[in-house]
Amino acid sequence: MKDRLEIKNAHRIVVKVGTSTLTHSTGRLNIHQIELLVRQLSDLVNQGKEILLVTSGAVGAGLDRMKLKEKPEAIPEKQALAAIGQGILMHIYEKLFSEYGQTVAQVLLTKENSLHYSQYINSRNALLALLQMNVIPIINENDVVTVEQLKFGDNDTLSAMVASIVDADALILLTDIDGLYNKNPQTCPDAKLLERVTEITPEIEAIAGGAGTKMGTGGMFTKIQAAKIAMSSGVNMVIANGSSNNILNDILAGENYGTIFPAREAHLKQRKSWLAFGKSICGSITVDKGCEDALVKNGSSILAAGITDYAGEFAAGNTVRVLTADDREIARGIINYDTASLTKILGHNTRDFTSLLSGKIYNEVIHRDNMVLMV
Ligand SMILES: Nc1ncnc2c1ncn2[C@@H]1O[C@H](COP(=O)(O)OP(=O)(O)O)[C@@H](O)[C@H]1O
Ligand SMILES: N[C@@H](CCC(=O)OP(=O)(O)O)C(=O)O
Repeated sequence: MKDRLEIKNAHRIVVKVGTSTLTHSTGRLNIHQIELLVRQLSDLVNQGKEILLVTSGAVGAGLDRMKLKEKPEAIPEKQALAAIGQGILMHIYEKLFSEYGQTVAQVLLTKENSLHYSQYINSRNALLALLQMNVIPIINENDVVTVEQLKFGDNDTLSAMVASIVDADALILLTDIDGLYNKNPQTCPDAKLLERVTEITPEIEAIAGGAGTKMGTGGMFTKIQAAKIAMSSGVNMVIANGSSNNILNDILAGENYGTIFPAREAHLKQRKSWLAFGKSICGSITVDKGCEDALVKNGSSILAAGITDYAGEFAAGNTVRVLTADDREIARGIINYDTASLTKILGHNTRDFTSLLSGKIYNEVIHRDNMVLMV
């Protein structure tokens, strides 16, 4: 398969490891598993690969230190445990990676960092500078400062955003199960492993259930959301079992482990031109105040109802500027409709689209994943 071969040639790789892999069922840290991960990652760096590690486990390590049996429900308490655990986690990584001669750096990110262009470009520059210095960035969500609205909510989508930010060649999500099954294996013992998922359909979303253990967050559902981001950012993604001995080497040898979600080629080109900024801006759309607020404050997608005007001649997939009524540029993004279609749906509610348009229908005129804020 072409995508497995691409993974074999991957140079810049984001590996995400979940709490379910880093902790035992007792809730305590699984030192053996962490050592296994560090050894594999160090060896990949020695092979000349660029590695970024997105790690969960701060809350788990905090629970362990505080001798608590279960994750608390309240967000502030979880944040407190993450603050206690993050240092412990980094201490373990620092110790183990240094035994293999690797230097690591702690990077704490939030969703806001990819939403605003200045923060996005700063995160990208810092991560690329670390790779340039042969340092392994160890990334986690900045649990203590995240406000609910700005939260990634989980490290699966965070890792996909990171893969997109650094233009990674592959994203590997290590978890406690062999990949995505056609049914939730917690409830269906006859569930079968899916080797390849080329499109995230509603059916695929429906089979992805929640976390399997008390320690995990999000389960397969958030991994599927991560796949959406990775695929449309031109990144091949694999979900695999982190407890298999040589799993990273096996996947990067092009072998058929886990579930692969192949990158979408066309989207890669779009994303690259978007990332290049300013090189291929084909026009602009003007949005009303409600749409502007939703965009800037909540990071929402742009719906036709909030668009008042447009300028220029563009095709679906082109990059356009997003302007306010007084001509301020607040964002840039990849538009889902050409000018002819946009004329028909301008100011309309999404539910009117079927009567106004023929061909493929998108609810969003510009999806939030394909947009950067310029303010
Ligand atoms: N369709 C599915 N295929 C595979 N696993 C599933 C599925 N639906 C739900 N799961 C659950 O998702 C769990 C992995 O997610 P999670 O517990 O959040 O792990 P992590 O801590 O690695 O992010 C699995 O252990 C499994 O119980
Ligand atoms: N930032 C949190 C991780 C949240 C999370 O996504 O956990 P998981 O589902 O185990 O990957 C922590 O370090 O505990």
